[in-house]
Amino acid sequence: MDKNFLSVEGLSKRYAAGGPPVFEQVSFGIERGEFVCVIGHSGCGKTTILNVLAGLEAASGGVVIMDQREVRGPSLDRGVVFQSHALMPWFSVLGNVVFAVRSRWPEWPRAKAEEHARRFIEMVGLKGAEHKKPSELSGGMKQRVGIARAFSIEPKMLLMDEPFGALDALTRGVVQDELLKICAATRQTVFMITHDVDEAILLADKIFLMSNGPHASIAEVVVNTMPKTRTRESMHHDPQFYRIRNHLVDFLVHRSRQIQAAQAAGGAAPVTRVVRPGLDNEAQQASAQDSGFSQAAA
Ligand SMILES: Nc1ncnc2c1ncn2[C@@H]1O[C@H](COP(=O)(O)OP(=O)(O)OP(=O)(O)O)[C@@H](O)[C@H]1O
Repeated sequence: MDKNFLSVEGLSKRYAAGGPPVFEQVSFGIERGEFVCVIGHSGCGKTTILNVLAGLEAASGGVVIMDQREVRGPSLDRGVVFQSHALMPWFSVLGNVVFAVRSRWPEWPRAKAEEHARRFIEMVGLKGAEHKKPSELSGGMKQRVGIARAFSIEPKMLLMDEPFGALDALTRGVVQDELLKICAATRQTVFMITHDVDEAILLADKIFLMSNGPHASIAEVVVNTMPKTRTRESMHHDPQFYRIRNHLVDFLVHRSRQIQAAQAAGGAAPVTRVVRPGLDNEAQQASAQDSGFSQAAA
């Protein structure tokens, strides 16, 4: 895997001149093929960071390099999936995906674009619904069309902003499974915002925990040590699941506020810690020695 396929250095964003930055000193790397989830309280700047990565918004400071090129504006190299699926209502499922495919490869004949689109529609479990219009689809189906469309342009990086936030729990589970399958098949690099800690543990290789804004930053990078073969049904049986889950919840309930209070009292922004809470203490120390850097015990 390429180290730091995406590299973010010293990112900050200030909306109001003279006001405090929403976030500052945000630095991280994402490897090619890695799935990263971001969790943090409302208003810490998750969507703003995603928009900067997408090139839809300019940062106030810092730099984003993807695949050795600076991100300066939107590009079909990055696919975006929002909570509201934003499908074109006059097009069928197939038409919506083909439209994206043809904007990526305008030189392709229609038949080739359709064949390509159908492959991704099938991957998200919508075979048979190709000719339905968005108004004939459930929320979960619409979101799957959005995912098929984003994957179909084979972006170098997929950015997802709470893509399942509007779905009921059952549908959400089904679409998460589809996403896991399609990521395993395509080795897609993903940066996804979620408020759901279980979803993050199921999907992510790494979970970024953001401290509260203003002056937010990435306080912790939590490495998901659970086996890649985890499934929604089986992961609850692994003791690592509870260690990781408790660690995430504890951050949201306690540590994020403690960091905020320390900063309000004049302290500096926290230095990003890398933690492996799924491992027991002995395994954590061995892992820290292996990786060559020391890590705080979770
Ligand atoms: N266009 C804008 N103009 C001014 N302020 C903005 C703008 N967009 C976002 N903000 C402010 O920046 C802060 C971060 O917003 P952002 O949407 O990035 O947070 P978030 O972590 O994604 O929140 P949520 O979890 O509620 O979606 C908020 O205080 C928000 O009010």
